Amino acid sequence: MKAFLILEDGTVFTGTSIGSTKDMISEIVFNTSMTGYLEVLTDPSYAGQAVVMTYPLIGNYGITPDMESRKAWPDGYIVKELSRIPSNFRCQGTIQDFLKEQDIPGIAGIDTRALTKVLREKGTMNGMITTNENYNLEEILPKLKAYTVGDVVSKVTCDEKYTLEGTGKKVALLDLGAKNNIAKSLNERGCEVTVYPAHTTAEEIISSNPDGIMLSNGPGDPADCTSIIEEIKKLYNTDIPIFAICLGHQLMALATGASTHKLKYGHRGGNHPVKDLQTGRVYISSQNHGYVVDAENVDSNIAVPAFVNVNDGTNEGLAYVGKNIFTVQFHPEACPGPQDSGYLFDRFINMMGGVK
Ligand SMILES: NC(=O)CC[C@H](N)C(=O)O
Repeated sequence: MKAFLILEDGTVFTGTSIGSTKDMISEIVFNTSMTGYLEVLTDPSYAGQAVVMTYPLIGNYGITPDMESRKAWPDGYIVKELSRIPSNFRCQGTIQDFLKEQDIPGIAGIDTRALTKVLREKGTMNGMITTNENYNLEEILPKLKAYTVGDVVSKVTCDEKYTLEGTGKKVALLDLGAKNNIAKSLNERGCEVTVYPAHTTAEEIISSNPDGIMLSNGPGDPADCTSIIEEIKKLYNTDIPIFAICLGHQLMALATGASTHKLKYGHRGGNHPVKDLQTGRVYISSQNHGYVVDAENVDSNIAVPAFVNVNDGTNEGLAYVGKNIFTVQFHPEACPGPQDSGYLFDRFINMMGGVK
């Protein structure tokens, strides 16, 4: 069956329908990872977005036990070619069946590199995937322009708190749409990790007496998370060590008076170079974000830039002055992508007083 990807600027790509055949409208973003498509599909930060994979062949090792959350989150999935015969000793099924099972509409057989060039030159746009050959651009384009994501953190966070047992430091992880490997990276280092729903009050977290607090990644515009920002202000005012990733990093910055803005087309992929400003060393990082903290608006009495993106000079991390708080825009938990910055979990454990 034919499918059409219609962009907000009127560009139309024609391909083949994959997954669900329902219509979808979403923000269209691209990811440049060469592997790790399942981790991308199950990263809750993609809720409210449709993902274009720029690598031309997707699904060649099928569906493996590498889910980063309980389900797939993107509204839509856009690829050049889906592998027809996946092959891997861990393969449990095909991506075609997975997309159907998860009710995610997609399109294959389009020139994803041409599409990426459009998004890179004009900036991220909204778009529609439809199988209706009689689509009417005059009706659709105003709908695409009007589309906004809204509050997606509430949709992706866990319903109830749960604990991964450990004998080491006690970490409270605020689940704003956390990828599994954040809790796992801490748990593997001995920590007992209690995962809390996004709307848990600061009082509840503080009264559980954690050795440290972790703020996770998550979807949407950080500036929309107003009530969570209020709770994070209270967490900032304690002496509890805090480490935050991506959305968590943006929310800590907003909670302490900084601002964020939307990048033209974001950073999503497995090879983004970031420079540690303390050591001068460059790490290759996994990234997935559309917004960024305005480093120039950060009060240097509150925080100082700790990492910078080598490609475009945007902020990639902050170290909070006089506090045991540091935050990063990239993903030390990897999945997918390089594990170069996994040492940051060790830094956090040292900040909490080291391994028990
Ligand atoms: N992975 C994330 O936490 C993304 C944060 C935020 N939703 C952004 O796009 O910038």
